[in-house]
Amino acid sequence: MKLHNATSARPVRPAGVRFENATIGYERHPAVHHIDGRIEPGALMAVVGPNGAGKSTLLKAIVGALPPYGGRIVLEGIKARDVAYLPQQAEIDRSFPIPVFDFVAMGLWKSCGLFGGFARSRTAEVSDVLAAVGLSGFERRSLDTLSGGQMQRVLFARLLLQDAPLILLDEPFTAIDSRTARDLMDLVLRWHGEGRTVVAVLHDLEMVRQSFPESILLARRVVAWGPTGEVLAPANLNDARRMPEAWDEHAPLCDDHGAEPHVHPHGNPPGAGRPAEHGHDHHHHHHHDGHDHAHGPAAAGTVPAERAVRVGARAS
Ligand SMILES: Nc1ncnc2c1ncn2[C@@H]1O[C@H](COP(=O)(O)OP(=O)(O)OP(=O)(O)O)[C@@H](O)[C@H]1O
Repeated sequence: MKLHNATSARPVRPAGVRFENATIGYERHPAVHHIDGRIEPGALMAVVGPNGAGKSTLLKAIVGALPPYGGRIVLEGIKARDVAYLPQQAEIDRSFPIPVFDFVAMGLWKSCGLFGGFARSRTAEVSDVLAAVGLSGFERRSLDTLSGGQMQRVLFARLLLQDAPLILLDEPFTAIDSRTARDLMDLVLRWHGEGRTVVAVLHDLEMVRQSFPESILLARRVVAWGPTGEVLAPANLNDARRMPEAWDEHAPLCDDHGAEPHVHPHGNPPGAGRPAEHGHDHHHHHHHDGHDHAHGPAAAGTVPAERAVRVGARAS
């Protein structure tokens, strides 16, 4: 795939993300809690874990759409507006009858103002990125007439134009045929080669093993964080799939970042693995056996992850 993106000739700003005991959730119910770790500038990072683990939530928090109500998430070297974000397909309204060209050009609004003074050179750029994703000639097509795979290509074209130093992708290859997935993965690798930081939520562990040097394994908390080979070890995957999947309406509010003492449920530093156990993949749920094995001393016994936040004394 050929890419004529004038902007990529410039060096890319190094963009990192640091999590300091960050807890993220909805209406003060924690979805993922006490995240510590750093995404290094230039990292190609996969975020994996069972359904409901908090992967999308993590990305939304990095973009700033969901401020952590405990701890901090620090963008290193960039501002929130320098982050490009591809939401899950289900969250994108494709029914809007807007021409592909206009939709892709919206990726440029930062540099030219929304709908204001769209220079001829930029018009060529839109055509170039459409060509780069294999959609030459689609400029006038209406967004609502595209297939799912074509829509995903259009979204990648828009990301190309955004020229962002940090790119977040939420399940970019789900419901995409293998050829399109390969083409789009090539773009991801190209971004990585240019020094951009790429973080992608993925369910295909084979693809993660093949192409993503680093991973974060989530199960409402960080199970493991570091080199993919270590993170996806069977013991870690087994640990992650024990996550209680049901959203517990009655889980206590996670307000332990204030005056109350708090525990540090995953007392291991980023990259640390788990003790050996058996396990295969992370795609089976409802395996919660009443024990929350992974937590620190305060969470021992039969305390589910959500509650562990509130019980006991500070563990660290
Ligand atoms: N807007 C919301 N309001 C309340 N709870 C939410 C909201 N969005 C997500 N959640 C809950 O937060 C938890 C984490 O959801 P999230 O979408 O981050 O999971 P995920 O790991 O991306 O899952 P999947 O693989 O199914 O996409 C889930 O229990 C989910 O039900």
